[in-house]
Amino acid sequence: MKDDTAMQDMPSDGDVSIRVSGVGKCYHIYARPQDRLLQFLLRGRRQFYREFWALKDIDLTIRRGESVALIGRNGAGKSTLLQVISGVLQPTGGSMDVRGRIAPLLELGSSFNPEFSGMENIGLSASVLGLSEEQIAERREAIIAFADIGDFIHQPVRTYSSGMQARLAFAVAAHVDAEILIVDEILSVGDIAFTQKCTRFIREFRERGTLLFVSHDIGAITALCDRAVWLSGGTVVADGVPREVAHHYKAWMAGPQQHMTAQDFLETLKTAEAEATEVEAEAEAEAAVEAEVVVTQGGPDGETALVQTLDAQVQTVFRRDVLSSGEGGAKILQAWIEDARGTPVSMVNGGDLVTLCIEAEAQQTLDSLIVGFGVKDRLGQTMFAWDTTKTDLVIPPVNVGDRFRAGFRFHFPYLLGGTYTTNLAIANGTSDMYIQHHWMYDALEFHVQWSTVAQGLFGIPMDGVSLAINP
Ligand SMILES: Nc1ncnc2c1ncn2[C@@H]1O[C@H](COP(=O)(O)OP(=O)(O)OP(=O)(O)O)[C@@H](O)[C@H]1O
Repeated sequence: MKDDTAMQDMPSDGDVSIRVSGVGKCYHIYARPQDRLLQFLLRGRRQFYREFWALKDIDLTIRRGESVALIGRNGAGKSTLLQVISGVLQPTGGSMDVRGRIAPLLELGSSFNPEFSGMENIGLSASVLGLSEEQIAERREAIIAFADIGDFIHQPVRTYSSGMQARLAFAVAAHVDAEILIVDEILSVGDIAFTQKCTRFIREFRERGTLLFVSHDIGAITALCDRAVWLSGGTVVADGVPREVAHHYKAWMAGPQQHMTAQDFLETLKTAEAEATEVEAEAEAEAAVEAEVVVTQGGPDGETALVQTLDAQVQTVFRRDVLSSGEGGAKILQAWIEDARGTPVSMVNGGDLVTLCIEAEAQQTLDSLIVGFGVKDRLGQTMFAWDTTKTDLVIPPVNVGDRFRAGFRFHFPYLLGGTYTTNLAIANGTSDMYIQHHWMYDALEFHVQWSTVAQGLFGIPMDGVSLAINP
């Protein structure tokens, strides 16, 4: 994974925004507070600490204008790397080359003096980030308006909620003409109005600057970034297209695979994917031969021809060779969307009554089967998702070799016209605790043909519009 497209063609020197070479960060961990003192007093004649490497030999080159997400579980080293790049932390080894003015939005409050008011902190922070006195004076009102925290702007920052601190920090960062914006999870602390304001700013910023972004929100990562870097145990384990890296990361996090290191998991996954592609190719070749036999036997009568056309449509939208993961207790065989008459379709319209069908085979006994799906737009944002735990359906246990078909019948929402993909999942357990047995990423693709949606992500099932003049 490390040799992914994003890594293959190294940018020329002029294109580089951030270059991190062989960077490591070692912390000294003292078992008891007095050990720190002993270490100081004995000046290295004996070691009272153990070393902990939060970052190990990190190489990372980010181009000017790239938007890069850092993902990884708690403690993976994401914040440490951002702090090193921002110059807040000194690395233990390696070198860094950062070109351009950085606006770092790191740990909350770290850039503010808690005893000073918001207003005073605006001046301090903006000046640390490189603005002159005149520029600060010119932009102060805009910063206050962006932060939008009312009279609190005159109160000491120690009285602020975490959301208020985030608002103020973001407001300053948005007004310092940064060329590199570094954002560490700040979007998760604000309310929805703030998050939307920041997201709007980040989207605009992406057009002109370099973005380095840490978030546990995979939706935000796929929507805002064009590259994702997965850190685990202080090293880079994957670097590439956000939805692929995020998928592998989620597969590792979701299952019992967490006992494996991320590196071992990725190796195993890559081998399994290669084998699956071979097996699927063989199966498809066999299916093609069988289909030919049907054509010769059935002859060119209308009914056979219709069935073939529909099969062809279904096959074009269900992809077997997609990324998949899981414990292997079930295998998804086919998925399709039917119209109200039970006819498979590859195009849907907002408001249509449709059934999304998933057919699978149990490869071990599953006593609490769950079948689910999630529909995503072309940016990888989940539009809607559902699974069998969200109904009163009582599902009996399935045994090895049982085939089962789940049908989710619903009025299709009003979405923008275009292509949508669907993740499919078979699990065993409850909605809170389950084991994924087969999870296929973007396996079902279909088109929304007609849409009344002119603005926004989705439309509404408008029941009627009235207008009265001088009522
Ligand atoms: N000052 C410190 N002294 C000792 N260990 C530290 C220190 N700061 C961080 N660490 C350790 O370094 C590792 C990396 O921490 P870091 O905060 O970079 O992780 P992270 O990926 O940002 O995690 P999270 O998602 O929880 O924010 C963790 O194991 C953490 O305990």
